[in-house]
Amino acid sequence: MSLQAHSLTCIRGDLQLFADLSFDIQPGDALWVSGTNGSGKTSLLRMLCGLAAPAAGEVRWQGRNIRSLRDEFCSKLIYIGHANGVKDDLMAWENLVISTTLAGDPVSEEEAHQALQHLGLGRAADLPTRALSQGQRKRVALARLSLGMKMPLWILDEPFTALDKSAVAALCGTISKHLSGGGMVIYTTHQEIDLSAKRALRLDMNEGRLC
Ligand SMILES: Nc1ncnc2c1ncn2[C@@H]1O[C@H](COP(=O)(O)OP(=O)(O)OP(=O)(O)O)[C@@H](O)[C@H]1O
Repeated sequence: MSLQAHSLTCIRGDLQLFADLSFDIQPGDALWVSGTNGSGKTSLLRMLCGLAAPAAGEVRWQGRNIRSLRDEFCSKLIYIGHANGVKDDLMAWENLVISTTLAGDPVSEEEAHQALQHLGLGRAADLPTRALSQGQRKRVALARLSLGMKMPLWILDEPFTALDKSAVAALCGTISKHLSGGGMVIYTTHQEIDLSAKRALRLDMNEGRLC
């Protein structure tokens, strides 16, 4: 399994955010996409999961352009963006049942409750997510990860934002477990985070290269 960014160029409006960006991610790798505000981190992540098309270059999964793989590629990844993908009107546990069902690997109500409990959301599990705090909403989105260990590729945009210390530690543990099982993680953060990975890589978007 591998994800390859091959000579990617991204243009937004009349601005070229990056050009000729290339890297390879293998099982057990963690790639931290770092850079200043506006340097193109979110734009790159959206490109890597197929939500945005590159102006030039291609993203390859197992050596094939993700544009030709479509659903086959989508079924291998979990993407959690800034907006978290959490539906306000649904209870926390319902969000998990629905997101796993849409991903083709549905969990039961009990499994959803257990995942939320693990992230300290036991009592909040039965509330509509609109009633939760920012950090709690983030936890609901991230509970999806402990249910998605089978998905080899996780792409996470600022997963640590709004989390308190204990939730950051729990999330680091979940990500490290995924990596030790051969998963791959690409993430952005403005925090210093310590993950145990086979290869802990950093892509500096201001430099436009791996450091
Ligand atoms: N659809 C768009 N049209 C025009 N400009 C865009 C579009 N999407 C993003 N941009 C611009 O591209 C730049 C990079 O945005 P992006 O969200 O990728 O940055 P980022 O590195 O993730 O920033 P942050 O650290 O603040 O989250 C910004 O200047 C943004 O305004």
